Amino acid sequence: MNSINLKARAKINLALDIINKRPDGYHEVRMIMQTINLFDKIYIKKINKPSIIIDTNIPYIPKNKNNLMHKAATLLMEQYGISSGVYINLHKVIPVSAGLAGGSSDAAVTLIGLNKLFNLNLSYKELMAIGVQIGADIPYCIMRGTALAEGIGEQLTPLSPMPKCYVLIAKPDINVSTAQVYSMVDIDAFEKRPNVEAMIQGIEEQDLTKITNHMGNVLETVTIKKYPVINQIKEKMLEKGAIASMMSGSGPTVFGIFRDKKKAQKALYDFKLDNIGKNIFLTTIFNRKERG
Ligand SMILES: C[C@@](CO)(OP(=O)(O)O)[C@H](O)COP(=O)(O)OP(=O)(O)OC[C@H]1O[C@@H](n2ccc(N)nc2=O)[C@H](O)[C@@H]1O
Ligand SMILES: Nc1ncnc2c1ncn2[C@@H]1O[C@H](COP(=O)(O)OP(=O)(O)O)[C@@H](O)[C@H]1O
Repeated sequence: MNSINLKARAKINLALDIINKRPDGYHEVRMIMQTINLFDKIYIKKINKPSIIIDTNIPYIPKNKNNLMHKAATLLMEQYGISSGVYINLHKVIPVSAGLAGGSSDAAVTLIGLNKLFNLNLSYKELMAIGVQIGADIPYCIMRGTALAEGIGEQLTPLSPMPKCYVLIAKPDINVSTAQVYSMVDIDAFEKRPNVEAMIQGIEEQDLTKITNHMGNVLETVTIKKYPVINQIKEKMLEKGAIASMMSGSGPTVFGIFRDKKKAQKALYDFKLDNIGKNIFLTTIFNRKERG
C-alpha cells in the first residue's frame, strides 16, 4: 500500500463537567463524547524524501510543524524509526477552533493512517499513548463513537451507541481558544452541572429523552458570558424543534438534537437564511460499528 484515503470526523460533547483543576493547569473532566458524521478528508501518500509535507484547502491552518497532523506524524515516525516521508492532503470541512475537535481528529486519523501505511500493527492503545502527548482529546478521536472521557479526557470507557437522531450544527463566526476558556473557568461558580451518571443510564436504556434531559456543559459559563450570541442560537434551535441544544466543548459551536428528520431539515433551511455564520450543517451520529 502506497497511499490511503481517510475520514476525520468531528465530535460533540453531550456532557462536559469539570471535577477539579490539577497543579499543572489541566482540568480533570467527566465528559460524554459523541462522534458525528461531519468530516475532513485526508489523503496520505508515502514519498521518498524524508519529510512531512502538508497541503490543505484552508489558508490559515499551519502547514509546518505546528499542524497537529505534522506533530502526530513526527512523533510516530521518530518512535518507530520510519525514515521515508509522507505527503498529507487535508480537505477541511470541520470548522476550526470550534469545539468540534477537528484538528484533534485530523491528528488521530493521521496516526491510524500511518499505522496502516507502514504496517506497524500498533494497537489503538499504543496509538492513543502517542496521541495524548499532542492533545487531550486525541485518544478519544482514535476510539470514536459514544464514550465516557475522564482524567484530562484521555481515560476512556466505551459506551453503547447513542440512539439514532439528527444533529444540527451552527457555529457563529467567532473563534475561541480552548486554553483561554479553561483558564477562565471558576469551578465554584457552576450553577448547573450535567448528570453524567443519569446520561449513561439513558444511553444504556436507549432513551433519547433521558439522555438529552441530562445534557450540560460547564464551559458555557465562560464562553456564553463573552459571546451571548451562543445563547441566542441555543434558543433558536429549541424554537425550531430541537429536543435539546447545547454548546460543544469550549465553543462557540452550538448543536441541536432532533428526533424528527423533517423538523431538522426545516431548521437547517431557516438557520442558513439567517446571518448566524457560514458554518451550518445537518448531520447524524456515528457509531464505532459503522465502517470508515
Ligand atoms: C474542551 C474540549 C472538550 O472535549 O474540547 P474542544 O473545545 O477543544 O474541542 C477538550 O477538553 C479540549 O481538549 P484538547 O483541545 O485536546 O486540549 P489540549 O490541546 O490538550 O489543551 C489545550 C489547553 O486546554 C486546557 N485543558 C485541556 C484539557 C483539559 N482537560 N484541561 C485543560 O485545562 C489546557 O490549558 C491546555 O493547554
Ligand atoms: N490539522 C489541523 N486542523 C485544524 N486546526 C489545526 C490543525 N493543526 C493545527 N491546528 C490549530 O489548532 C487550533 C484549533 O484546533 P481545532 O481542533 O479546530 O479546535 P477545537 O478543538 O476547538 O475544535 C487552531 O489554532 C488551528 O490553527
